[in-house]
Amino acid sequence: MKERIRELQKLLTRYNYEYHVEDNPSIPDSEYDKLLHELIELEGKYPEYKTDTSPTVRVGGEILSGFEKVEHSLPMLSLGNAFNEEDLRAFDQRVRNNAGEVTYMCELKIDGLAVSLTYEEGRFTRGATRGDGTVGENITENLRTIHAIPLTVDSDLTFEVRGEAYMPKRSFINLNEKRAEEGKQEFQNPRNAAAGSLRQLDPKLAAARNLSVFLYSVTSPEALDAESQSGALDKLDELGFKTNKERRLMTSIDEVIEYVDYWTTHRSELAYEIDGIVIKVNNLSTQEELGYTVKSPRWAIAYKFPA
Ligand SMILES: COc1nc2nc(N)nc(N)c2nc1C
Repeated sequence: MKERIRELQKLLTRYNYEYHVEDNPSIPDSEYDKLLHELIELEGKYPEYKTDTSPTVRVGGEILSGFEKVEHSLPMLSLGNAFNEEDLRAFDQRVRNNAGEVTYMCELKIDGLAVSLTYEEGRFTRGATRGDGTVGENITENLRTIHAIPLTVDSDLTFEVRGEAYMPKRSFINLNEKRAEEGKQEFQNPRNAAAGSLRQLDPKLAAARNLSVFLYSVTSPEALDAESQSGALDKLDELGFKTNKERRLMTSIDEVIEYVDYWTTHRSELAYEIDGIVIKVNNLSTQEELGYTVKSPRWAIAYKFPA
């Protein structure tokens, strides 16, 4: 019986990755649900074989009485903003005055909730909100229910990844339709819906909200021996994390402005909401050279779309 449980745990973990990270399932949902219910039943009968990395934890565990405060290993920074082409050119000028010619990594700025995920010897052990940047809330149980977050990764390293949890537009529309039917107040936008979902004390409610995540940084890139932001993101892909595929490397601010203009007009085609574009110096040692102001990196800027 233990073999069957282990086999189901492995199978469902792979199917989950194919569906929620690769967006390319190899089996129909009905087959996935059948296997999941078999595993829930077997783990119920043989609890000694249920682990906290089993695919069944995605359905949510017991209700919490509150969220404990947790201190971030490194502060979760905020980004300086740019609102127009002039701001972007000024950012580029400052960077090149200090670091010479650079390559930029451009990434979509997902309109969700910043989260930090800690992996110890390859297991997801803690998840937290950004909070005030230094202290956040421990929302591990709710984050476990997000299928795009791997519960284990193929690495015995200990590291922390950061990204944005969000609610896809489709899930947002369905949720508000349901709330309207139930006479409940609808959410203003997917960001509020995602934030409200992750602040639920009952993980079963969070599990029902179809949240997802895009990861965009690892606190110790050297742990993954990455030398650039693009290298770090490729490493995250290899480890089974979900990253955003619209990222592009640019060698000039003119290209960056083109990319910003493109998404200003095409963001409605995306399955999720974005509120801007993040531009980062790609090379990690150049990032260190440029350093930080009191609260933001000098090597990155967030272009915000006009409201
Ligand atoms: C390096 O720091 C950051 N990088 C980011 N990257 C993307 N794509 N989106 C963000 N919201 C973001 N936020 C921060 C603080």
